[in-house]
Amino acid sequence: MNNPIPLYSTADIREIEQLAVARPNPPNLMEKAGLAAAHITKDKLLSDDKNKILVLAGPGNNGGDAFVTARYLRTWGFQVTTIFTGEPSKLSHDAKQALQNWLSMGGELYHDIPSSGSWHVIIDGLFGIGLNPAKSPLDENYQLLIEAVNNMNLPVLALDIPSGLNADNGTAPSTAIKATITATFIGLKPGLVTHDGCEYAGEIILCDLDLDAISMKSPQSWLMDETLIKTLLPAPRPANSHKGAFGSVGIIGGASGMIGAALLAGSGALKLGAGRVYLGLLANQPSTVDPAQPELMLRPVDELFELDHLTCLVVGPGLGKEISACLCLEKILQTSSLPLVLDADALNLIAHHSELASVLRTRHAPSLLTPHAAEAARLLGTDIATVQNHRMKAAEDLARNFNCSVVLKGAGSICAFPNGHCYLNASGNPGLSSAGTGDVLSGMTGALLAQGLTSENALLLAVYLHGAAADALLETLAGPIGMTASEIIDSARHLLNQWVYGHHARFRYSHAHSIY
Ligand SMILES: NC(=O)C1=CN([C@@H]2O[C@H](COP(=O)(O)OP(=O)(O)OC[C@H]3O[C@@H](n4cnc5c(N)ncnc54)[C@H](O)[C@@H]3O)[C@@H](O)[C@H]2O)[C@@H](O)CC1
Ligand SMILES: Nc1ncnc2c1ncn2[C@@H]1O[C@H](COP(=O)(O)OP(=O)(O)O)[C@@H](O)[C@H]1O
Ligand SMILES: [K+]
Repeated sequence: MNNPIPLYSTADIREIEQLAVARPNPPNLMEKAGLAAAHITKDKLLSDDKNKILVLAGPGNNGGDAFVTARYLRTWGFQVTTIFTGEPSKLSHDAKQALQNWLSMGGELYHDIPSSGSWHVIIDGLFGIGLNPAKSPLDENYQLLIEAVNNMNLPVLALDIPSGLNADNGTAPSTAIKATITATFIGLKPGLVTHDGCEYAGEIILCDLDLDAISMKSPQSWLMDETLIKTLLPAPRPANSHKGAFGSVGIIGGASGMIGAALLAGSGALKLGAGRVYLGLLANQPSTVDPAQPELMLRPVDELFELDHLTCLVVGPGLGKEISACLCLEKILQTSSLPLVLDADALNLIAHHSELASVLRTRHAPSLLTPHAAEAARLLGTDIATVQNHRMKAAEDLARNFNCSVVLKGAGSICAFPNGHCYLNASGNPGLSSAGTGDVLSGMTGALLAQGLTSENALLLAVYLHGAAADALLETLAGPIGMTASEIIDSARHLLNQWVYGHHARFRYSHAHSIY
């Protein structure tokens, strides 16, 4: 893979910092952080006629970064007002020095936002990775200060992370600064790109402070971005190809009243390039054709077990929890040697029947689980809040407990694998929060498996592409309000072809003949 961007926990960042300061000529990281933030403020948020800056400095080293930022901006001629919420005597050595430097240049300190002032930009240096808002909640004064900043509707640069947000898990239990840009130091933190972090971080700019973090701490988690994903694409198709080369996906689900879920998964698989797609439907007397997508081959579920050329199975869309669904899933888990994508009620059944979970753990072929937070909570025997407050851990636990590849869906979906590696998805938007988009994802994953991608790569590509397809729809305002699962499918097909062929798929296969 092509240098994916690593993610570091708070503990990792502290370890890297310790290694850096233990060097013979230790770098002044606070100075570098403040300088980087001042440059970003000047270059991206200020202009000649916008020169008034409000800097918020908190009680710890994040506040120290803020004093350094304030000092540089003032040196460069900007008008800087600084609020300090801490106590000078409790500051670390570096932060004390930064405060002293600010005061020495004539900088003033306020305890509250002056009511008479007006500003063009705000720098948020209240809290960084030292705040764990779940364990140590922000008091009312801080909450009011943060709300006041958010209500000013000004561009905000957050130092390291938006204050109030947990850097490890992206939760903001009370409130957090809504940043326009987050200048994050040393390494990217998972909390910026999952759960509530997606709401608060704004544009993220990584400032490495001249440290080569990867050489100091080997990462276990990475960001899924377009650069990484483009290394996973299927190869362009040979001109002399046939449908057998692109696999056959079997989709099992579609109990009475839920056939649409299986149809959506089927269309997702078909339009992401599977050679053939069969639907094994649990409904009594199921329809034999979908007039809107006649390419799909609809069968009663038992007939699917007789096919010997399937490449993979997607089990769950509209499966239901009836005994027939349970028996069907049991048979698949016990007898099938195909890669399996398990979604929706397949996951709920596994959560409720420990014998199904036991068989799943011992499968030799790859199994991919695609739970949302509620399904993940059932699988882990916990509640939704616990999953959401520890999304990385929940995804990792699922991968390890069930010996499966897992995507924990939601804002900033997390893909986790049994080897402990974890990937956080950067694509997607709330347009995806509508019925059927999960079914589409399971079908898309099946299509990529059928075309020969490894289970890890199929899951990563499907998850990123699914989100990117939704993002592309925003460009024509086909969302986020009212975006539909079917539209995701067409948008994903367009993007996948664009990524594999550029804009020139037609030329690759055009057969112009000339006679000279
Ligand atoms: N780790 C590093 O290598 C570097 C850290 N730097 C900065 O330092 C930050 C971490 O500094 P700290 O560890 O001092 O932590 P923070 O400055 O993020 O916050 C900790 C401070 O907040 C107080 N606090 C915690 N919870 C509180 C609550 N609920 N209500 C009120 N006060 C509360 C603590 O008593 C402490 O004073 C980073 O986010 C970054 O901005 C930078 O200077 C660059 C280098
Ligand atoms: N706010 C959001 N941001 C990004 N992705 C989202 C958001 N809301 C939902 N999604 C994505 O949409 C899909 C919803 O799946 P799921 O909840 O299983 O839907 P359904 O059961 O209706 O098919 C998942 O891929 C999830 O990651
Ligand atoms: K901050």
